[in-house]
Amino acid sequence: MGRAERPRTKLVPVPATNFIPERDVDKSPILEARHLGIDFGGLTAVNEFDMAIGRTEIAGLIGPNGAGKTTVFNLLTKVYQPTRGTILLDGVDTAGKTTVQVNKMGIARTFQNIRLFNNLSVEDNVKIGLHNHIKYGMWQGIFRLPGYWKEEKIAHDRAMELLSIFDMQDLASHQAGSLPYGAQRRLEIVRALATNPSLLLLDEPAAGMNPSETAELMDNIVKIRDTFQIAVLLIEHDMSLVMGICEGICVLNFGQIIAKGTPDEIRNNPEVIKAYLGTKGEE
Ligand SMILES: Nc1ncnc2c1ncn2[C@@H]1O[C@H](COP(=O)(O)OP(=O)(O)OP(=O)(O)O)[C@@H](O)[C@H]1O
Repeated sequence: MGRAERPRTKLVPVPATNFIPERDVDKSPILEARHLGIDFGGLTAVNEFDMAIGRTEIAGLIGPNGAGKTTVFNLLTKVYQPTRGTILLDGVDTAGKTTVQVNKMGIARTFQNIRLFNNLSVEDNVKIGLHNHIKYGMWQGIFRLPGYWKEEKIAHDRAMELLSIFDMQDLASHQAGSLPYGAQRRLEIVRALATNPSLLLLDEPAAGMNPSETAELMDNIVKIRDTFQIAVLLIEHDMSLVMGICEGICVLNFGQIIAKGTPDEIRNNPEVIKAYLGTKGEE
């Protein structure tokens, strides 16, 4: 379907500006998506997606099931190449880049369905995230030359430091697949952080967590942002988490942005209530 013919969702007036927090306004955004869109055959899954994220912002992407949220993550991380539009990461156009390349450029993500190496230890899962930064060569690795041991020690120390964010150092030698569900979700975040991102994408980080685990997760997301001075964009259906820690929220419905705003603005937006919050409520 051509662009002019595409049925358009009636848009409520949304502020033209994005919601860069006060402390980030004098710096360029870490991410800018402009007119981003993707079609799957005849289906326009995402259209005219515009968003800017401040360098230390915690931003939320919400919307009903099938609204296009995960597709946006897949576009940002180049699982899909966009049909239209531009993505700038720290001002650099990511057109034509691969998932691995955009990860090296600074985007890391977790998945809706946990994707760990279940048979490897917790520590090794984190080290996989670190591998971009390990500098020993193939021969040093094969013959266990001094350079290998030095880099291994650095990787071990860094893995333990990252695990300590979630107080998981004591689990380092456990098999990842044997961890309780909540701990596996936390490990995924640690592994994403190990790639040294400037923007962390979290796809439903609180899914399957009980209220006390979710409350702890909220504290930890804020702690991660404060410690690493990075931006976080999260998809979440748990409104207590979204409204509790997100500074800017973007609402998608049928692939289109229907509102952007602060938690208060989103909570009180009639279009959002009709499309989403009215049915989901303040969970
Ligand atoms: N690879 C694909 N091929 C065809 N259609 C797709 C593909 N990926 C996503 N879609 C479609 O795009 C739309 C948006 O899906 P998406 O998974 O992004 O929604 P979502 O907002 O993340 O939903 P949920 O909250 O249920 O996870 C859906 O209609 C989905 O079926």
